[in-house]
Amino acid sequence: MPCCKDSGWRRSGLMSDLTLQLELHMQGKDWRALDKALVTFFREQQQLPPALALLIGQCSFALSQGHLCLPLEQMPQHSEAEWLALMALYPELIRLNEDRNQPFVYANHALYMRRYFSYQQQIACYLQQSSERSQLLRQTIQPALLDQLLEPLFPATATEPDWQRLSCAIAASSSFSVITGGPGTGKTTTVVKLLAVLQQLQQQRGAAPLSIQLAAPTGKAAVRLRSSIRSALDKLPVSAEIKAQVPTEVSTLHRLLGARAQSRQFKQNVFEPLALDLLVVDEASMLDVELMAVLLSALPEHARLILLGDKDQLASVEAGALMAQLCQWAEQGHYWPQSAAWLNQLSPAAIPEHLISQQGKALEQQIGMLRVSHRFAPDSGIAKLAIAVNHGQSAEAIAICRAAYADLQYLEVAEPGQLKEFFLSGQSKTQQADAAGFRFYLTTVAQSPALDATEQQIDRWAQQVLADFSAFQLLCAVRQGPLGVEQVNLLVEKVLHHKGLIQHSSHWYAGRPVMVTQNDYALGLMNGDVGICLLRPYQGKWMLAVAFASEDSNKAVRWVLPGRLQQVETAYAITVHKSQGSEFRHAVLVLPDRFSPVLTRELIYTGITRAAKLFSLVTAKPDLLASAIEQKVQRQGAVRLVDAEPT
Ligand SMILES: Nc1ncnc2c1ncn2[C@@H]1O[C@H](COP(=O)(O)OP(=O)(O)OP(=O)(O)O)[C@@H](O)[C@H]1O
Repeated sequence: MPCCKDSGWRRSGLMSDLTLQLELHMQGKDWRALDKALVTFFREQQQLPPALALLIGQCSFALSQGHLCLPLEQMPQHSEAEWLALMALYPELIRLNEDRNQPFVYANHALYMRRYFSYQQQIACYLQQSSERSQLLRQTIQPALLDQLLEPLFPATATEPDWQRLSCAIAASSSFSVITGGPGTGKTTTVVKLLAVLQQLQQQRGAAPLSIQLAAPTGKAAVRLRSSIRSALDKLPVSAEIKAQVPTEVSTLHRLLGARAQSRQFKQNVFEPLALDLLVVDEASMLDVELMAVLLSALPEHARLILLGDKDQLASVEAGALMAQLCQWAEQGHYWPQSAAWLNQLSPAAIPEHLISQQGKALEQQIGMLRVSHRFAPDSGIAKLAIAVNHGQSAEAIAICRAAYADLQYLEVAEPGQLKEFFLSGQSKTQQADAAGFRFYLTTVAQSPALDATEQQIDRWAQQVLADFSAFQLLCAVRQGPLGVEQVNLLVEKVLHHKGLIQHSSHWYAGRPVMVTQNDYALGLMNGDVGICLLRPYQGKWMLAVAFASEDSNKAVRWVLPGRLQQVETAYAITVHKSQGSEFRHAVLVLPDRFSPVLTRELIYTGITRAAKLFSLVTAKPDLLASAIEQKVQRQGAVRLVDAEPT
């Protein structure tokens, strides 16, 4: 490729080394087709030297690994000054100083693709403004009045601070807030109480009720939030009028924002913002920077935003681990003395000294962390294992797995064939009440209603099948290999067919569970939605149709003909990534047969915390668990947090 600008570079030995590296990436399998196409395009357009082509390719590849940018220190072939000198030769390609809408931006010692640089700028700007607004908002709230409203909802205990009450107070006095906590710590319970408090504050001011919307990143998470919100609302000691002002419908974020097929554009945007005063987003660890930026631009300026989620869960596979970053110091509190003093007026037990720091960031005053699980007793194996994994205590975690906890099973298998019985019953050695394997839901599949059954009876049966299917889920860390999603699904199908539980003679058969792998706006199905193919009565005949849980509370089930489902995969086993936002009575984490970079602490923690009653760990090599726990996800390119001074 002719190049006139890099003659100095061409002469160096390093140059040929970079040319070789570029060629290896262009021919190899690590870079995506997209990364290679981008490099080819810019090489042709701008006649780039191999060094710069390599830099651009790596920057594009970094996004596929969940990083927001490529720090130059990761390109050790040259010093930053040398890279800068090279980049300066291409002012139309990379923005160093002057903004001319170049496709790449150099900032914070890293190279960004412009779009992602803009997202992070936009988010940082929102966070900055939200902190200023929150400090003003807090000044308008009378602590005595708020305390009066909190009291019946969070009966005071004088010994320990009630973090649900405090998080509710933090969110009530912030324009943007985050409530984080592990499984069953009461995030939903707290937010329902918060919404009731805010509506009561409106009532007392003589103002109209707030227009509130609830959303979640996936359909499954939306359905789950809807049912938790309803059960929390039932128990709420507030008037029927206030209860009626707390919404129970939950939308997916894509639907709320009006996603358009084959497009990055959304119907709701800065020109046509959402019509709401308050938005609650659950499972916020799944938010990537692009979706967050889209959401923020569609949010009216006066609206409040509350994110709920578990900071320790896996982040979205897309670029940016926003939740983890926002909550990186949540454990330590970092509340300013004046924030703590304000909150102490609302809590009989004062915030402990070790959570107070003058050095905290403004944004940290808007974050509440729930610290007590109400789902698992402190001596439950699942709770202990989740804590050990989160703290990186690998030896402790292995000891817990091997100990005799009622809610844990540990299976060391030399080869996958040893799992045949386990797939059917979910039992390892001992009798476990919650162990239900695949036989459990397939028994319900077989109990189909009669040919003349009503639609209501058919829907009720399908709903039961979907509920029973979620009693047992295999979660694989990887896709390929003998213990990856693809092979495990094939093995399960073989075992179930052999036992006569399914008739696997064709692609679609009664009992086949499938997961949607791409949003389908025409069918109203979202990536991650799970359905089950059933042989159901239809106008006096038997017909195969796939039942999906309905987001719409007026409809029990959505039926789709198999032929209309283009992008689906069999889902006896799914990846841990795809399981986010879901919960299963018995969750089984299947580790691969060899180490993989995706095996991280966050992945193991996410797998464990999908279990409601029973967790099983399947591994061919016990050492893998230890290495995974010791490896934390590293994401490059943090969104700049706000560090304004306390007022
Ligand atoms: N303060 C509390 N005292 C007793 N039980 C509680 C308390 N808070 C929540 N619970 C109960 O704990 C369970 C979990 O609560 P909730 O669903 O609000 O937690 P979550 O953090 O939203 O859970 P998830 O992990 O599903 O997101 C519910 O049954 C709820 O009623």
